[in-house]
Amino acid sequence: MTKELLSNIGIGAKGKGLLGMAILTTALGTLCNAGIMIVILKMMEQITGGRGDLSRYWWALAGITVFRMLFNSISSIVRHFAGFEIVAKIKTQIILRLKQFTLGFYSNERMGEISTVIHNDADNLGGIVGHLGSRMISDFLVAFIIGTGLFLIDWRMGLAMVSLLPAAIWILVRGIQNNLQLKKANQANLADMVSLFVEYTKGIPLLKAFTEIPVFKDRLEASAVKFGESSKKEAKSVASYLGKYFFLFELCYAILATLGAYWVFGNNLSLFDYLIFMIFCREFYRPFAALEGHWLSYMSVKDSYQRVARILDAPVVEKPAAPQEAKHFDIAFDRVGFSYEAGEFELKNASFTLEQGTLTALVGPSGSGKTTITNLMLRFWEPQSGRIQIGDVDIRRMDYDELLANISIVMQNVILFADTIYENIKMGNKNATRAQVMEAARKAMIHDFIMSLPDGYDTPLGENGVGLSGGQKQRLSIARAFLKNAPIVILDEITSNVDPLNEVKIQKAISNLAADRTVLVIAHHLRTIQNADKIIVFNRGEIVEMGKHHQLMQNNGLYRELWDAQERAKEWRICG
Ligand SMILES: Nc1ncnc2c1ncn2[C@@H]1O[C@H](COP(=O)(O)OP(=O)(O)OP(=O)(O)O)[C@@H](O)[C@H]1O
Repeated sequence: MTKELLSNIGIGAKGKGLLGMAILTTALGTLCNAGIMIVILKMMEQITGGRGDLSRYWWALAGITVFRMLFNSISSIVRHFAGFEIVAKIKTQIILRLKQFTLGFYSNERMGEISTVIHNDADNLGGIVGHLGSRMISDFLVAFIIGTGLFLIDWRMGLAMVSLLPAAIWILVRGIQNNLQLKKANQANLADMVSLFVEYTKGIPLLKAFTEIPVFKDRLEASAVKFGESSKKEAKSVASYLGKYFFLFELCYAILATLGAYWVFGNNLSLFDYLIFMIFCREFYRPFAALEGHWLSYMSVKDSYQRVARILDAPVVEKPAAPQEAKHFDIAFDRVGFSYEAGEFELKNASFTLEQGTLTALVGPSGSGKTTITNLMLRFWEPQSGRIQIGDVDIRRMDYDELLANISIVMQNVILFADTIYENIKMGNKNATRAQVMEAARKAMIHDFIMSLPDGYDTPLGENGVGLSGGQKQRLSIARAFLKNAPIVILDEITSNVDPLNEVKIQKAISNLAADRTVLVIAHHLRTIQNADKIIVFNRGEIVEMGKHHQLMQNNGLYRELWDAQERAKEWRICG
């Protein structure tokens, strides 16, 4: 899987080279440890044998110690580098990929998953493959070298050393397999408990208002107890199989010690070789003793890798082989049919045109499909039938970045970033000068407000524009659209939640923006679009009427119904 991971995320020759070097230097560092022990044993042999000259051993000891320090330092640096390389590659690939997905990819669940992958899984893969992976491989490499060396010294002792190894590994594998179910149940209990806690903290004001806290407290306690019980069960099972596993290793060591001592007394084994075995068999056992940890790391890498792969392999907006450019900006929907994967909504055979230099309004009851139309224009979703053209070019034949560059969107829920007002407007055009940013703000009727703030354009905004009113956010977003200067503008219910004063300012800003562009407005307040060049009325995914305000009023259809309902609601508000 590591190989698949490395090639899938395109870690490249550099990353693989770093990993190879990490394995090699870690193994050499460990072998130096073994070398030091051998030299010390040799010195002891010399001393007990009464031979005097130890100088070459001192030199050997000094040399190996220097090399060990060198290898350990290099291995630590290189393992970090390899980890960083993997983390950086995964994060970059995901971020590049995110831009290419259709909106269908971004369900709420997916947003959570993407965040987990970027924040946890990428670091997990970097840490485990870069650090632990190279250590694990080098540990087994060293065990193989030491094991071979020990077998060559004395095969009988070698056999005694590994005699219980297969049984120990069998117990470990069985134990891990049996524990998987308990682990799964425990994780599910943990997830339930965490989501209950999150729900609780988010809903505290509401729970207080409805005096529901004691009920929730009982549910929280019950879920904490359930998690505690399943944790204990899992811990017991782990303790049981690990206890047996390590007992077999100790038994193996005892067999080796006893048999070795028996052969030493019977003059069938030298004391020196006996000592070598007793010291180095621990080094040989080391990777096996850490096997459970390695297994857990492997499982964790596997999960992380599967989540990364799910994102990297998800379908993206297809690029045309030979992209075409729109020569003008009339937009045409030609018998477009679409339905979401979930739910019953269906857009049926929608055909209409939005002429360049005009303002078209989409109206209709909630859920009739207005926003869906804009999502299709932006290729956030792909229609199942029909086609959408901009300037006689099917939008699927246009370069996707080019398509998005031609459209400015101002939405009801403005997205602002935790940065200064200046940077938030500049997002509309990264190359704009300060003067251009200010000019855009002036046209969007927000300049005076910005200048009234102590730090003016350099005022920092909280996350998602905390500190601004809905209307101010809208006008910032209109300023962005001015700066982008795209020939097509989509305005999605932007005056729904603003006060009348702000609404007037926004209307003025919109009429500035609309000049000479193809403008599509989605509106609930019909008064705000009564001067539109064309009004398209949707109901349950179908176009039921189309025309100018006065024509639609004469039709006495759904538009008239909606209009009258709004006027009546206004009268009630005034009377109330
Ligand atoms: N991602 C989605 N998955 C499934 N169904 C969806 C999705 N997005 C929207 N819908 C459904 O499609 C229908 C049309 O939604 P759309 O947002 O286009 O309506 P709308 O006319 O803009 O409504 P509103 O005026 O309330 O904003 C609704 O029934 C909605 O529930």
